[in-house]
Amino acid sequence: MEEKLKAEEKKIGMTEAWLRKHRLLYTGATRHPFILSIRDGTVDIAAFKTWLAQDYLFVRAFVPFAASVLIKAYKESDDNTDMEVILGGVAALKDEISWFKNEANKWGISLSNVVPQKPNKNYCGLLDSLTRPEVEYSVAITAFWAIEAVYQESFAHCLGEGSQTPQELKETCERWGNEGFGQYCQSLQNIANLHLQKASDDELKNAEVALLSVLEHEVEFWNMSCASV
Ligand SMILES: Cc1ncc(CO)c(N)n1
Repeated sequence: MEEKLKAEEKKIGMTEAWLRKHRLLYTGATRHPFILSIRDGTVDIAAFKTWLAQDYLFVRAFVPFAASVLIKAYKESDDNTDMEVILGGVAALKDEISWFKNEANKWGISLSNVVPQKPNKNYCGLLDSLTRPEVEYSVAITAFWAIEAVYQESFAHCLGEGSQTPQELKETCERWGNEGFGQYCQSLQNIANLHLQKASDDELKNAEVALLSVLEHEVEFWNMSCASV
């Protein structure tokens, strides 16, 4: 595939080549007005609460998808560090779910009554479709990396220099914006690149489509959080 050659010429991974190609969409997902409003301190707390409650449901749906990637890593990767990186991610989700419950409690949100909104349902539908055994490992790991990377880039931006993120939201931003999570995302990206290097043209096409779908759903997810206000 032509793009693969281009990526090789520039000595960059396939994922980086795609992010460059789809820069506007990637920026849309990682510099969304909702994120910018957290960073500049003007965030509407009602929007934040909507995001929190909806994301709790999303993370629950993310668990079986993550487990499916773990299964694929075990079966399809000859490098067993792949599986360990993903296992770390899966294990961290237990703590993440507890964190959501605790955080919701702090904000006076009852999670048992939360109903998934349309964009959330759509995104969980994408996760479900990517969980199927027929989905190649390279495609699933690309989506997995992209989902984590969008949150990492978004929330790290809220903590960067000159940010005016309200104190009560800093812990949330730290959750995905911290250095360790950044390294974890880098590991996922490396794994994705290695497998994309060996992928067929068909697989590459599917992986690029999966990446685009993730980015589009991320934008819709942020839009949903803002629209509720
Ligand atoms: C919508 C969404 N995307 C990505 C993540 C990162 O896990 C999340 N928690 N929620």
